[in-house]
Amino acid sequence: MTLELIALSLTAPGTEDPLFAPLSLVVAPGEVVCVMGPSGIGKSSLLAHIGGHLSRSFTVQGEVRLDGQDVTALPAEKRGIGMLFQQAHLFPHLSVGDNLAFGLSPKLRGKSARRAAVCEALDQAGLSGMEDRDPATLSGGQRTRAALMRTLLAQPRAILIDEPFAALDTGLRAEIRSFVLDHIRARNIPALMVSHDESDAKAAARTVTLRR
Ligand SMILES: Nc1ncnc2c1ncn2[C@@H]1O[C@H](COP(=O)(O)OP(=O)(O)OP(=O)(O)O)[C@@H](O)[C@H]1O
Repeated sequence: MTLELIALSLTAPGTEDPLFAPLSLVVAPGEVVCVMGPSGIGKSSLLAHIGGHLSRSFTVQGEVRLDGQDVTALPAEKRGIGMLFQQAHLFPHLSVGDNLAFGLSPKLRGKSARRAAVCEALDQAGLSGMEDRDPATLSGGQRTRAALMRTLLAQPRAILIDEPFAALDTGLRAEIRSFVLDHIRARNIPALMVSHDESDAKAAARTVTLRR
């Protein structure tokens, strides 16, 4: 799987100039590219556009391709792009296990097969036996690992990461970051990771900096 951006630029509503100079980038399978740049340059808007969630009031130029297919016209749910955000966005009304099951492809049928997939993912995340827990009772690191597993269970074609480690303290941050990046690399998924943190940039394969 390859994620490709071709001369991509975004212009915010009510403004004339694009947020950043046109961006062209090929993210190889299993490669994690860090996206940096000053506040307000458009990093979150870039991820929102790639994921298919950007407000339609933005003006967009250029293409987003997944494995050579232009996905710009596809709705978010048909793109197969996974997201991992700082708030870790586990649904508060679902148990940890049901949160992970939510990520599972509908193609995986049968209650026991789905339960087995969830248990295996919890195991890999070091969360065995926690399927009935309320997400609010997990630590920050546990929540991030659970959110990653939910994202991976959906078998995404690419993953977009927006500051998911920012709330973790330094030691834990490195540990959780390695956990997340190792899983993404092992599955050959291309990923873009927005961060302000130099240690995140060092952990990535390379960094692109958005400029005006
Ligand atoms: N829905 C929207 N409508 C209008 N303008 C928007 C909208 N969303 C973002 N913007 C503007 O687009 C610009 C880029 O915002 P964005 O959040 O993408 O920047 P960023 O690089 O992620 O910033 P930060 O590092 O502070 O998170 C900002 O000027 C912002 O005000």
